[in-house]
Amino acid sequence: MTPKDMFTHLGSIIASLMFVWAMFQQYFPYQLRNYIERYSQRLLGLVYPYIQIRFNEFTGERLMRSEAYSAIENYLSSNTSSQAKRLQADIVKNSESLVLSMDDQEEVADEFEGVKLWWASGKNIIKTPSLSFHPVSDEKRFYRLTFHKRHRDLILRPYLNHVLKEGKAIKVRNRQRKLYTNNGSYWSHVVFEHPATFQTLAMDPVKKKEIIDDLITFSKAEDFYTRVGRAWKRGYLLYGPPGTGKSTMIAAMANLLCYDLYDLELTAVKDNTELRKLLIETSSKSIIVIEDIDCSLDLTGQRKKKKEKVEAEEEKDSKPKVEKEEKDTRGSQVTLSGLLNFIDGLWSACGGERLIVFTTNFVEKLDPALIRKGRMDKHIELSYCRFEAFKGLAKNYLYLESHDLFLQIRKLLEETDITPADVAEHLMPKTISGDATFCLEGLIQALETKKEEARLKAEEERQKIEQSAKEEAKEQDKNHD
Ligand SMILES: Nc1ncnc2c1ncn2[C@@H]1O[C@H](COP(=O)(O)OP(=O)(O)OP(=O)(O)O)[C@@H](O)[C@H]1O
Ligand SMILES: [Mg+2]
Repeated sequence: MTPKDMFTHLGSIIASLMFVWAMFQQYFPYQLRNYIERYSQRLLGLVYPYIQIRFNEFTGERLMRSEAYSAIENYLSSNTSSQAKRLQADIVKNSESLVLSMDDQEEVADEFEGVKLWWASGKNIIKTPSLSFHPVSDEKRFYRLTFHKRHRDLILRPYLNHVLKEGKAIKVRNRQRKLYTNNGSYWSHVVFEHPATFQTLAMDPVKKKEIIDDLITFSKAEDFYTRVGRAWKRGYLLYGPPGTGKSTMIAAMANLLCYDLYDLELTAVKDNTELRKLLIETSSKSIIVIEDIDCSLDLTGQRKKKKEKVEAEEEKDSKPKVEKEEKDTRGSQVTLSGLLNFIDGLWSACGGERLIVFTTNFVEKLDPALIRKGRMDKHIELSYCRFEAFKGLAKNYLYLESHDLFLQIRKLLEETDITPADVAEHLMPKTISGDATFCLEGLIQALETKKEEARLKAEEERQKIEQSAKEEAKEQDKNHD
């Protein structure tokens, strides 16, 4: 029997004596009763050196579920469920994972900075009289924490803070995340279940690690942001050609940090007031995304005519950007200064822990005010697939670490621009057996075709320049004559 058990027994003996005493107390005069009660409590305090704190599941007049109770529940389910012999099981995250927590009337031990303490779960059943045949019973659950009184300072502040913080973090990890989209000035959401992760994202490993470190540092930097007096937010600008993984990276960011996603379609927002309303409604631990910022907002203050812009792009790049045409810019009066106000303004401090991500295919077209440091803290270029990124894709798609054809592919990737999306398409299994060599040969063929196309295009350009130089010389000769 541990000293704590011994004292607990002693405590229950004294409590029983007090109960017997209470039975008879009505026969004693009030003053004497008070006197005896006070001294019996003191006596109990002398022989029972443990402190107990009770955390009820429901608190307040309106009986709201206590935040502390649910944080403790999460903390105990992950930290002590291996000790408890009787467990309760529950399913979270859309039937994906099973969470175990200790059953009623169980006790588990925990340790903090070398100090041992005990958590017990319990419930009181209160029977309420009812007219129906079955009496209505109300279960009031609670957790009771017991620790030695000499550790009072350690447990009351650092330990309980640790439990609450850890419990809330576990809750965030277990919750089902959401993808919000705005329909005018309202958000609607679906369950966010994108499988992209940083492991599956093909890019230079050094650059990838730098981004992951930056995100994790941000998510743990609440104290830093409070100390330096800044709103706890960070802006990312992702830029690069279509199909280089900008949207995929946003999904990977949300999965890494367990954040919700708010995909803000600026062209559907009527004006700055509506934009403010939408942004105030976003919750903390979220990523607010504005895709194709150059298309959503005209930087001179007027809305761009999307179709014209897309046509101009198609001329430049033979690949049509069909999805961009779907956006409708009619009727929106959101301005650049309106947007900047929301990024910098007071709202951005509400709730905290928010990432703001802009994506664009044309970084050079953006107003410098929009992307200056402090607004967009980190600029990330996602570019064409080089060999390091290809290796990531080959490992992911074909389970290949090396292959005889890698050398040839390496050389071609150095000479030819191809997007990771195109490479990934070639690495998709084309036969039931998923023959890797077949996929790699297909990729080589595509790379060679692209290389030849680029050579012909360059040749055409060169001829055009020569032609116009010749014409210019002719013109000059004519003028001289
Ligand atoms: N770096 C990458 N790693 C792994 N897969 C990628 C990568 N880039 C693109 N892909 C694949 O290509 C598809 C298109 O990529 P994604 O939508 O992320 O491109 P994007 O840069 O957002 O393009 P856009 O500018 O047109 O919006 C994705 O579904 C993904 O499977
Ligand atoms: Mg995209």
